[in-house]
Amino acid sequence: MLTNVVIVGGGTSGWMSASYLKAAFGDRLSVTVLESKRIKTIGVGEATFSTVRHFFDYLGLPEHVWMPKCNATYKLGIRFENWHRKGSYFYHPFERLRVVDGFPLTDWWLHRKPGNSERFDQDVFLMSAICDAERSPRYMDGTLFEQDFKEQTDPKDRKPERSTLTEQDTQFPYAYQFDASLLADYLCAYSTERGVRHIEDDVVEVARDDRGWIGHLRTREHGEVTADLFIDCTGFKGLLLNEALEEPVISFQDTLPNDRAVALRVPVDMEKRGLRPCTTATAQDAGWIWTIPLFGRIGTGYVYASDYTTPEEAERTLREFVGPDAKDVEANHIRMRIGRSRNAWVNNCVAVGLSSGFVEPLESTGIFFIQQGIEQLVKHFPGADWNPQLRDSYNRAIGNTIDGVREFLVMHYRGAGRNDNQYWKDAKTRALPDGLAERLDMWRSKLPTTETIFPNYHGFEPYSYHSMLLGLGGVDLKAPPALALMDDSAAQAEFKLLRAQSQELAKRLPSQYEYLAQMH
Ligand SMILES: Cc1cc2nc3c(=O)[nH]c(=O)nc-3n(C[C@H](O)[C@H](O)[C@H](O)COP(=O)(O)OP(=O)(O)OC[C@H]3O[C@@H](n4cnc5c(N)ncnc54)[C@H](O)[C@@H]3O)c2cc1C
Ligand SMILES: N[C@H](Cc1c[nH]c2cc(Cl)ccc12)C(=O)O
Repeated sequence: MLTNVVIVGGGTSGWMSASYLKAAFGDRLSVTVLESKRIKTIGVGEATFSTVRHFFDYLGLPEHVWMPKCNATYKLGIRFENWHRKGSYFYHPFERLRVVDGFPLTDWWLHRKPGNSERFDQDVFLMSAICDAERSPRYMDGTLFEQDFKEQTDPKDRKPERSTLTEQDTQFPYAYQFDASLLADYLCAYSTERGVRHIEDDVVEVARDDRGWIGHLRTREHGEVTADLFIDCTGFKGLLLNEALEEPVISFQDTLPNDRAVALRVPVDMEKRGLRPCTTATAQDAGWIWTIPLFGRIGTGYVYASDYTTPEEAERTLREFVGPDAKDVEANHIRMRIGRSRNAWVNNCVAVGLSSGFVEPLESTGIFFIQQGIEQLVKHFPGADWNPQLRDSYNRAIGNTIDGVREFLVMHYRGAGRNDNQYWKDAKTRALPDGLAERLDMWRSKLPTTETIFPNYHGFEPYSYHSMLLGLGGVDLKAPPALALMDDSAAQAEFKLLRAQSQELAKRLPSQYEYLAQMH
């Protein structure tokens, strides 16, 4: 059996990997994290999927324990502003669609909008009104608001089951937003308390043996470091996988041109400003700005294409967007490597995190990729025979997940109603990943189903495609002809019920600030 793993990198992926492997294998596996104190982590990466709760459950960490330590808040979805047209917005929530007479409410909405509404998301999702009212998804006693996800009465007593992403069968109604550096620190303490060895040093050479595998790492102050398995968490540089083992990177730049970002960490007065329970993605002239409310500050940044604007202009745009609170805050300019390693696992090296692959954070997928990478590594963990079937199956799973998310993001640009400048006009004519043109043709006639979205696991379900296609407004969508032959009174009644339920919840739930303040 393999018993010794060395992780290079102490960012979110390094410490998520270390803590998860320790939780999985206990003392039967020796885990070391080797991280440079000279080379900074990327310093961003704060919004997540709802399924990240499986990661914390696997570590036995209930939210009331880790959230206050990471200035975490709830994320009920993403609010997309100015993507259809300037001044418009809609939500992409963590909420499956109700079905009436065999058709999702989105089909019924295309057939006949209730009261000629223009906000499909308010008519088909409970979450929209809750987000608009900046409510918490939990009542002050911790009870989760009514959803199809049932929890035991007191979440503090809930026994977390150790499930993984691909076993997700219910839709949990929220995700988290947290300070990535505080999370890495928290997981570092969690890991080292459980026996993970932590070396603060630089890898100065990756030595390969005569098979071309990694023989050892040479460090600046701790000599040679050996392992059975090396995990490359060195970020975009891919020190072990891409540089030392020369595994190529497949670029997505031809379909996703945003290759830069500029980020700010802005302290805010939450009591005065409120605490919106969602991430906001605001379309701009050459990309989009993220706003992630944390407890005590916001994380914000402009993701843009260097072919359409400059770092200086992007920073100016971001500071103007944030306003006076951004004064004296230092900007973090980032070059993004958009694409993925051809294989995440080569010989005795597995890349997790940015070194494995990355697409712009429009749907908060970076940490989801890390979680998928680690979960699949445990499921495919190699034996002493290094069975290539395990490695190949792992590489297929990771490649499919990243490719599926890439396609979903390209759809955001192809489907956006905006065409008011060259950046948005080019988004309509740019190359598409294989298969997306055909799928878009299908969706124009029939909204996405499990059979017609990207065929392999990539984290998104049909309702996410519905939410984006109806919200973005740039793709002509049709209701199924069958609905013209059916009585739609049950659907109209469901619209009425949902609207009443969402307004009642928006009234009864506490504000997010009120709920989280009691945790601190
Ligand atoms: C602009 C932007 C916004 C993002 N927003 C989100 C988001 O909202 N949600 C989300 O899920 N993801 C997001 N991401 C992705 C997220 O930031 C990353 O997935 C996450 O931070 C993981 O980064 P990492 O640990 O792989 O790399 P890094 O954070 O870059 O860490 C690399 C580590 O390797 C170490 N290292 C490098 N070279 C050496 C060496 N020679 N010797 C020793 N150590 C070395 C460094 O010291 C560092 O500790 C975003 C990414 C970007 C660029
Ligand atoms: N696996 C899903 C992915 C998902 C569903 N809805 C959203 C909304 C946003 Cl903003 C990001 C991801 C998803 C989950 O996490 O529930």
